[in-house]
Amino acid sequence: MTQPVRLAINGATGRMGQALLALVKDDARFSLVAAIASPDSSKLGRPVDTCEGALSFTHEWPAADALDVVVDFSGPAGLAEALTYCESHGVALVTGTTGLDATFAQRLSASSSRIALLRAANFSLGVAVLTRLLRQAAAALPDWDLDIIEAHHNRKEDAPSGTALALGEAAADARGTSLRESAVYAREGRVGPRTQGTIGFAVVRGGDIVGEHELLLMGQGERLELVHRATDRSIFARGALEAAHWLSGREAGDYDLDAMLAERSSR
Ligand SMILES: NC(=O)C1=CN([C@@H]2O[C@H](COP(=O)(O)OP(=O)(O)OC[C@H]3O[C@@H](n4cnc5c(N)ncnc54)[C@H](OP(=O)(O)O)[C@@H]3O)[C@@H](O)[C@H]2O)C=CC1
Ligand SMILES: O=C(O)C1=N[C@H](C(=O)O)C[C@H](O)C1
Repeated sequence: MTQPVRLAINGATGRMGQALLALVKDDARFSLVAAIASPDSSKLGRPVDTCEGALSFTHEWPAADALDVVVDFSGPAGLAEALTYCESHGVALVTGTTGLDATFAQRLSASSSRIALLRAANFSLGVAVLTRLLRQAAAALPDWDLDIIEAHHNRKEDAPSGTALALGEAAADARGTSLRESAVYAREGRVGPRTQGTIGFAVVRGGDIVGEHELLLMGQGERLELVHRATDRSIFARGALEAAHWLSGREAGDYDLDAMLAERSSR
């Protein structure tokens, strides 16, 4: 029988951390070794309700050789700590943390020569398919205007969402350009007519919206709308756990969900 994957969850007290804990509890593929909380968390030392028994929220990372993979949904500071741990212990890392600056993104890319790394701004299957559809539509309709509208709960810290930015990158790439060249993040006042080829972003924050992404491709006399609505964040947690299981034991490299889905569908 194969041994369960030894897992740590970083950001375990957060919304995604809680969703992950709820799933791991009943998933025999994993053995939860650590539930890492922030150094200031009021939950430090409090028990985690898992089938493993005596596990408490902690900010202490496990000793060497105790882990196969870390799943991180914390924030830039938490991810930096997870990355340092994974690099020094050769542990695989799955991260969904968004709102990272370019320097951090480069540090992540560099780390993939030392560890197996899988990052995704969105772990839902629906957004993976939406990204493919957008690539197709953006390439087929190169002159149409594209705006990306996203909506999230009122606790979200980064904007636009990581998913909106990744969708924008995919569309720009499909049109042979980059988001850096084409993104418009704000419109206010007398902005004048739209510059062709730009990709606009609009952000909504409120209530308990789990995550919505609406893509508007606008032509003359017609428009195409592609929409994804997440109604339960366990979809992201499930996707991240699939990724953790798939990544565990792999050689160092920069992996993404497409690689995982492509490998699975070819079986
Ligand atoms: N890729 C995807 O599919 C998804 C990505 N996300 C992204 O995941 C991230 C987390 O989202 P969400 O769960 O909603 O946010 P939360 O704020 O609910 O959770 C983040 C948690 O990380 C904890 N934390 C902060 N610093 C550290 C640290 N140094 N070490 C360990 N834990 C730490 C926080 O603790 P405290 O509150 O005590 O500071 C908090 O409990 C965001 O970047 C979000 O955009 C979210 C959903 C899906
Ligand atoms: O913070 C969230 O909640 C989410 N963040 C991710 C993002 O920034 O795209 C993914 C999802 O939409 C939920």
